Amino acid sequence: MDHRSFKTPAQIFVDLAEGNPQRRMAFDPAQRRAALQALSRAIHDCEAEILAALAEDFAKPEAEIRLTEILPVQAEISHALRHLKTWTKVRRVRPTRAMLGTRARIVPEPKGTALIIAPWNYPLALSLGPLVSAIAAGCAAIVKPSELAPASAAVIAQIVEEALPADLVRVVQGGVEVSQELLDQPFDHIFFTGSPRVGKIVMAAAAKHLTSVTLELGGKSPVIVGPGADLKKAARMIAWGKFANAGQTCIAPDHVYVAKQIEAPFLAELKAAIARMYGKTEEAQAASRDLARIINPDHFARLMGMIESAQSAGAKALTGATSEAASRYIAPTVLMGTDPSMRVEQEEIFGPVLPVIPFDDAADVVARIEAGPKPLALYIFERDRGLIDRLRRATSSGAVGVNVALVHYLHQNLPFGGIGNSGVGAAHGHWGFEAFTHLKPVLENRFAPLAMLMPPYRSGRMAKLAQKFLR
Ligand SMILES: NC(=O)c1ccc[n+]([C@@H]2O[C@H](COP(=O)([O-])OP(=O)(O)OC[C@H]3O[C@@H](n4cnc5c(N)ncnc54)[C@H](O)[C@@H]3O)[C@@H](O)[C@H]2O)c1
Repeated sequence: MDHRSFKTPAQIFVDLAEGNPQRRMAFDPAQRRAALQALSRAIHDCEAEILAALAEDFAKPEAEIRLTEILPVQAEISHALRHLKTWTKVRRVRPTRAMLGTRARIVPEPKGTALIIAPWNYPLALSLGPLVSAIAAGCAAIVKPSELAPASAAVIAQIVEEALPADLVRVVQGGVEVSQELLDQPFDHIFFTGSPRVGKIVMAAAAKHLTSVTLELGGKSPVIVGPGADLKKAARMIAWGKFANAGQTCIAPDHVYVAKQIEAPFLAELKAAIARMYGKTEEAQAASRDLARIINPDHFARLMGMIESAQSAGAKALTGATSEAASRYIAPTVLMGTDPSMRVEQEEIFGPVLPVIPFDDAADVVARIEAGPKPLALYIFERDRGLIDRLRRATSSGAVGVNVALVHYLHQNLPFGGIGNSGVGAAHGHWGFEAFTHLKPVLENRFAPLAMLMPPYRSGRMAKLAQKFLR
């Protein structure tokens, strides 16, 4: 809970929302710029605290913190600063034929007071990233970081308190109960990042007030390695995408479908890539400072249960499957011989475990992907353009990466979001701005012959007019 005020989440909402009508008028683009610049400075000044907090929460490697937590937020801020003038511009639109004699414009207005609920796995990027969009749009916001990364949540609160006025942004720390109390309030927009299970709870709560939502969810993101893939490059990219953050990434490659004719050389490349990045032996990997730890004992037990149940049903570990409970370490693990009856093929893995599943016919892979919930990302490793395009067209997913994994997240000119079970709406850059913005159409009459639309209708003038315009 916010320790400056000892107020309940509901009271904090009321404070923010009550101050908001005036703020909406006063919070002009110049003030949004100043707020974004202050946020950027505070993140820069708190770098040591950020590194320490994420190391404390799950031993996240420093380089990964810089690349996947600090960089995306700073990049989001500089992108917003560069484009704010264009985004906030009132756009005039031409009258359509039936609207001759009117003047129309689209006015981007802040939705009002927003709620941002974040997960633990990229605690900084997924709370402050959406906050950048909210500020750019001119919204006041409450940020609720995850209770599962408490040191990170405390730093997020510190950064926001240092950088932003309390009547604009508040951080409310706490778990499920705090989250639910916040969800009971009539926010103007809710931006939620987390699991599809909780996404449904959020959407149901939002429905009570008809609050709009952006839902950034998860699920199983498949990889297809086609017969024409550059195996060395594919293996490195997939291993990095999977084992960065110890696999605790919403867009991590969840499992790999590999063309049978190249399965053996691909597995050899995968093993070599893991050895190259994290160490050749089990001991070297356990000592590597480039592997994060599992967030808590429950998730550690869940993942080890997945590995062990798969193994006892006949799956084999090409590498990994070793662990140390005390430090919540799980070695980079590649599983072969899994099947759809196993949990590892059914649930989002969200850990350093990679099933590799051979296929004869790409059509079977497409059928499997299409039979399941729509993934957040689909990765295709292949050089044959025709096959790449066929796979892309035959499947539906939040995003597609071709010969690449993860990094579409860093591209502010691309909308980031899911479809169906993997999410609603989009984040980043202009799309993030629009999530917190109401595009308000304003239509002014100048000399449109609108009296013709009015009764008495019998003269047939209306019908003739309609015919003319619809032609
Ligand atoms: N699409 C994306 O951008 C993205 C990014 C990161 C993570 N994710 C997904 O998030 C999930 C992992 O994160 P997580 O474990 O923190 O998710 P989660 O859904 O358990 O929790 C997310 C947030 O919701 C709150 N919460 C949890 N239960 C709640 C309830 N019953 N009512 C109200 N609020 C509740 C938590 O306090 C937390 O702040 C994975 O499924 C992952 O794929 C998606």
